Amino acid sequence: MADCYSNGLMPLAEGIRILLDKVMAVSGNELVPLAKATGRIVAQAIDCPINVPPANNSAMDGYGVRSNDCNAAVTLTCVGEALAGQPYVGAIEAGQCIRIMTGAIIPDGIDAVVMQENVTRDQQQVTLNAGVKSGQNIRLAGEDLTSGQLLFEPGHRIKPADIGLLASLGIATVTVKRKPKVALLSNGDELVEPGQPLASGQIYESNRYALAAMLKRLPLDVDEFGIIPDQPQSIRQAFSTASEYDAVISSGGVSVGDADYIKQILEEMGQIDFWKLAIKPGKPFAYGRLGNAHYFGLPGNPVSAMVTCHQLAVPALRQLTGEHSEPPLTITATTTEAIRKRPGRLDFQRGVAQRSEDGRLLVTTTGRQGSGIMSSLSNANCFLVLEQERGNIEAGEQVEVLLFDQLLS
Ligand SMILES: Nc1nc2c(c(=O)[nH]1)N[C@H]1C(S)=C(S)[C@@H](COP(=O)(O)OP(=O)(O)OC[C@H]3O[C@@H](n4cnc5c(N)ncnc54)[C@H](O)[C@@H]3O)O[C@H]1N2
Ligand code: MOO
Repeated sequence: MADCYSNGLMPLAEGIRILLDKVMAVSGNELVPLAKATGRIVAQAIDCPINVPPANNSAMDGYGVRSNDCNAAVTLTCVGEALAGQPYVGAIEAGQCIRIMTGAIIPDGIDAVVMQENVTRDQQQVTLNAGVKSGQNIRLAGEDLTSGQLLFEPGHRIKPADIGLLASLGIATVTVKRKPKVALLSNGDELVEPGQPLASGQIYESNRYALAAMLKRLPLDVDEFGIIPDQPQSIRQAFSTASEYDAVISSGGVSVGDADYIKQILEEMGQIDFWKLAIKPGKPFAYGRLGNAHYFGLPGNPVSAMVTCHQLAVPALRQLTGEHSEPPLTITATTTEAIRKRPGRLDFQRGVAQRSEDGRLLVTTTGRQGSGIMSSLSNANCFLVLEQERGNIEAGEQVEVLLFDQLLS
C-alpha cells in the first residue's frame, strides 16, 4: 500500500503496474460489419484469404512486351489491349506487344511493361529503345500479402487503414471483443447540469461531459449515471447498480473532506487496492473493486479527473477491452520558460509543443497550472512530464513531452 513510500504516495508507474496486473480482458465476442469495426479489438486471429495482388498486373500505363524481343531497339506490333478488369485473351507471338493499363492482368507471354512515355507509336507499330528488363513494371501476385498469412492477432485495435486492407481482401465482417460496460458518475452536491440556472455555491458539472467525450473514443459502452449527491445512501444505491458493470469511473469525493464519501463507501461495499499517488494533479486517485467492476475513483478537480483518467483508467480500460497496447512514446523538448516544481510528485503540466524556426522542438506551458484550470488543458497539445524528484526547471532545459493522443486532441 501507499504507506511504504517515503511520502506516503505510490509512484505512478507502480500504480499502473498494479492496475495492469489486475485487469483482464472481458470475455465475449461479437461479429460486426466492417463499417462498424473501426476502433474495435480483434478477438480471433485474421488470416489473409487471398493473394494480394491476386494476379501479376501492370504497375504502369504502357505496353506489355516480351523482354527477349527487346534486347536492341525494336518495333513491335500491337495486337490488343488489357485494361484493369478487362484482361487480354489470346496468344502473343514474338515481335508482338499489347497496350496495357495500370492494374490490368499480365497475359501469358508478356514479362515486362514499358511506360508509354518511353515508346513512339504509329498506328499498330510501337517502337522502343533497348534495355527492357524481364519483370519491369510488373506487380507480382502475392507480393503484398500471401493467402494464409497472419494479418492481425487478437488484441489488435482496428485502424482506418486496417479497414481498407480488410475490404481489399473481400472480408466483410470481423469478430471483435465485446465492448466493456462502463458506469460513469459524478459526485458532489454543488454540481448542476449545464443549461440549468446556477444558485449560489453551485458549479456546472463538467467532469462527466469531458470524461464521456474521451471514453467515447475507446470501444466501450458507457452509461452515464449522472450526478450523485453527497449522501451515503444515494452513493450506495448507485454503487449497487454499478457493481454489475465491468468498470466504474467516478469523479469527486475521494479526498479527505467531510462530504468525501466515495472512498469510504467503496471500502464498505467493495475494496480499495490503492489510494493516493505521487502525481500532480491527481494525487487522491483510488483504484479498487466493486462487485464485478474495476473501480477508478478520479479526483473531482477537473484537470485531475482528466489526467488520472488518461494516465491510469485508460491503460486499464484498454486492457479490459482486450487491446494489446504499448505505453505511449514521449519525446524531449526545450522549455522556453522557467517552471516551478517541487520534488515529490510526477507532474503533468499542460503545454504547447512546436518547432522553432531553426527546427528545435520547444515547449511552453499553457499558463496557470492549478488542477481546476481547465483552460490549461483545453489550450494544450501536450503534457510536460516532469519527473517525480525534479525541482525547479530553468528556461532552456530539456523536459519530457507527451504529445496528446486521439483521446485528448
Ligand atoms: N486536506 C486535504 N484536502 C485536499 C487534498 C488533500 O490531500 N488533503 N487533496 C486535494 C486534491 S490534490 C484534490 S485533486 C482534491 C480532490 O478531492 P475530491 O476527489 O474529494 O473532489 P471534490 O472535493 O469532490 O472536488 C474537488 C473540486 O472539484 C470540483 N468538482 C468535483 N466534481 C466535479 C465535476 N463533476 N465537474 C466539475 N467540477 C467538479 C469540486 O467542486 C471541487 O472544487 O482534494 C483536495 N483537497
Ligand atoms: O491532485 Mo490535486 O489533483 O493536486 O488538485
